[in-house]
Amino acid sequence: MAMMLSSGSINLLTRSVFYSKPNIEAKPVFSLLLKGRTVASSMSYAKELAAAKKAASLAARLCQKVQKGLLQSDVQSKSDKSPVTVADYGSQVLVSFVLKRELPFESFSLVAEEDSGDLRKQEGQETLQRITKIVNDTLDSDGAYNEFPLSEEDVLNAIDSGKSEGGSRGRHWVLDPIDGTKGFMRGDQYAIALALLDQGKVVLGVLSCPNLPLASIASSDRHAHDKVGCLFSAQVGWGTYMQSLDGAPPVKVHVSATENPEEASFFESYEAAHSLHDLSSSIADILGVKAPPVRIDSQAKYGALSRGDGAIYLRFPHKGYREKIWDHAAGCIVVTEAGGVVTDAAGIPLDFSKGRYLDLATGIIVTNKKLMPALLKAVRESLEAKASAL
Ligand SMILES: Nc1ncnc2c1ncn2[C@@H]1O[C@H](COP(=O)(O)O)[C@@H](O)[C@H]1OP(=O)(O)O
Ligand SMILES: [Mg+2]
Ligand SMILES: [Mg+2]
Ligand SMILES: [Mg+2]
Repeated sequence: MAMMLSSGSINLLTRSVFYSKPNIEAKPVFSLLLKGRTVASSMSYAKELAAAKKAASLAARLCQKVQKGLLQSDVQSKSDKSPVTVADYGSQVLVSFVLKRELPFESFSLVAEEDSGDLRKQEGQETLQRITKIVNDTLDSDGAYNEFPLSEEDVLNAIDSGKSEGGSRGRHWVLDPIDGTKGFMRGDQYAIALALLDQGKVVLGVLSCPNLPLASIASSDRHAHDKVGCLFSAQVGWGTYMQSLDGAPPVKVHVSATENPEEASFFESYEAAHSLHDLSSSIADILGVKAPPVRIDSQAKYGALSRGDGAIYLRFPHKGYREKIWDHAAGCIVVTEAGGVVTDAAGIPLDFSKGRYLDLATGIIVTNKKLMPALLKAVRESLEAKASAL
């Protein structure tokens, strides 16, 4: 039986498979920062990281507000049939606005999921008004940027500033304003995922996960899940930190250190349409994983993995699906800086320098360095068995 992680309730019947504590080391941040000073390359991203955290936190505030009062009329249908909400657009507007305001002297390029096409049509006018109102209300509630309300045209332009193609040159922000829209609409897990590419490499990432418990989701103590709202942040060479979205100090986190697949639990998509659950199960069986899969929406999986709530993430989209860079850039650096490894199914690191898409043959696998060789072998065997059964 699979575990489904929803925001309010975690099925505790199968809890014996989980670890009892999140893998968090509560060290004062400044001492860690001093230690990291030798990593010269990372010094230059401190102000970008601060801006990214601010942007993703403010966007989370807007999303939380919308999720609470989610109305059927907030849902539109796009040509790809994925639901797009006022919150997707509003989050993209806020992130774009805050980054530009916080980093006024830097050139700005943003690769983001949403565009304003539907909102520029007659039938999008009511939605546009609602987005403009909620964006201005959120900016007002923050107090830092409330001198002029944004107009509807400002909102459309902010959304369209996310049209960059990215690539291997220069700096590009990469944004999924709501990752896991289906989870968001169910009231479950979702994330605001923001990363920075520099010369094609992910150099920082922030994951804002408003519904993720601050304590390990592996904990069997049901009260441990009462407090929710996590902000993960990572900068190349500096490690990964987690703090609560309400502003508590960050603590450094690490992936699970387990070498034993029998102790490992694995994460996969909540939505069967997003990943082949049968293939994940066969890989887990070959590897010797005993625990049932833990199914969570969005890049919250990468966040939970970075603090050791589980040890493996398996993602095998259905044939023909093309992965986008905004669905993995922030999650990838959050896990790698916490000591994990993120590769395609052949063990090749993900390449974020090719534009808006990741060119992947099969899937994405994530685990710690010790388990990766055995996981790769299990993946290879499962894929071979699948191919020979066709
Ligand atoms: N058919 C699909 N296969 C795989 N992933 C998908 C598919 N449709 C949407 N997604 C994207 O998968 C991610 C969430 O997947 P999961 O929760 O399974 O990890 C989201 O980025 C979601 O987009 P979106 O950002 O619009 O929610
Ligand atoms: Mg979408
Ligand atoms: Mg997404
Ligand atoms: Mg999205």
